[in-house]
Amino acid sequence: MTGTMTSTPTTAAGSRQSVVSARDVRMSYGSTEVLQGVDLDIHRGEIFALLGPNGAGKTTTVEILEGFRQRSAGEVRVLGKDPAHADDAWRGRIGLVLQSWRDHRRWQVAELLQHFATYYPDPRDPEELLELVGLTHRARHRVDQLSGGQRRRVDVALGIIGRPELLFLDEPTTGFDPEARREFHDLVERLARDEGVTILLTTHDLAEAERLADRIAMLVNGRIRICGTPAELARRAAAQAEVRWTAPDGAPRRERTADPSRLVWELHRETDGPIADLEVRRPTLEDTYLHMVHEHTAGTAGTTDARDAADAGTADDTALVGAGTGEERSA
Ligand SMILES: Nc1ncnc2c1ncn2[C@@H]1O[C@H](COP(=O)(O)OP(=O)(O)OP(=O)(O)O)[C@@H](O)[C@H]1O
Repeated sequence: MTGTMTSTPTTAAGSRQSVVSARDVRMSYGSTEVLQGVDLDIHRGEIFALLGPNGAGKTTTVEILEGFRQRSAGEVRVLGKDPAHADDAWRGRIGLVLQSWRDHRRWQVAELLQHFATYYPDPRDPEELLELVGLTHRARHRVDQLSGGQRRRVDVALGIIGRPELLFLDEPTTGFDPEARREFHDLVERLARDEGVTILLTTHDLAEAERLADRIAMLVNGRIRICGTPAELARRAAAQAEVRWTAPDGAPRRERTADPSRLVWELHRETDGPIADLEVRRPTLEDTYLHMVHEHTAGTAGTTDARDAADAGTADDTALVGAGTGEERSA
């Protein structure tokens, strides 16, 4: 998703509007500090993906932002209010698609949407919504007669029925087949691009994050370790590019290098002709993710902060660490 950054509404001062702002957020369950100082800034119209391994603290973070969980410490503003003290009017401005908390099995799909529409001042038309999430042909079915993926579409429909300004999507495409996933991604992009909805997505699907997100933050062991555009994060990987080719004697060869163009140039000179089966594989988002997880779960957990993580990389990398605004990150 690249188009939204340029079309993001701006304030009179010209800076991007902050929809979510979190500073040094901490959360303890008993004596265990699950969040150890989370900083986040998400702007209007942005699709922001929060990645991290199981138990990293993603759901805890999102629940604090949604106002469902009281933080132990730190500052949070979501749509201009502290979620811990937010009212119904504020709740009407956010939409939730949670991991699976809805239990509307006995409702007919269309009736369920009509019922939920009454909760909001300016709801979407339920029939248009059914069309939007691809459930028109299931409108008269009961929710417990739907497949898992179709039920998830109902969750999505309920999440956006109130025309939220901010939409939380917690692993939204779990159980979707590839076509449904593609349709859902198109829908999310339209919501952000055409309606300026700000979207916070948690997912374990790196391809989904890469496809959808304007920016991605990686939460590992209770802290944001890195934040940036998918391309920036891929470049941040400690992994080097891998060059593969077939040698003149027919043997497959591979070599890792920080300078693949130089290696290819040298190969070309050596072979004095075309290099057979030449492939250059750049570091991917997955490389960065696995590197981050490994770095912060292999004995250094809880002792290395985001700034240290930056210091471990190049000077350029420093600008990517911390989930603050671009302005702050490059400051
Ligand atoms: N209510 C709770 N009481 C005690 N510990 C909890 C509670 N909720 C979560 N935890 C612990 O906090 C840590 C972070 O959990 P959280 O659900 O936020 O992680 P997550 O990143 O969303 O994981 P997943 O990817 O598996 O959904 C885990 O170690 C979990 O066991």
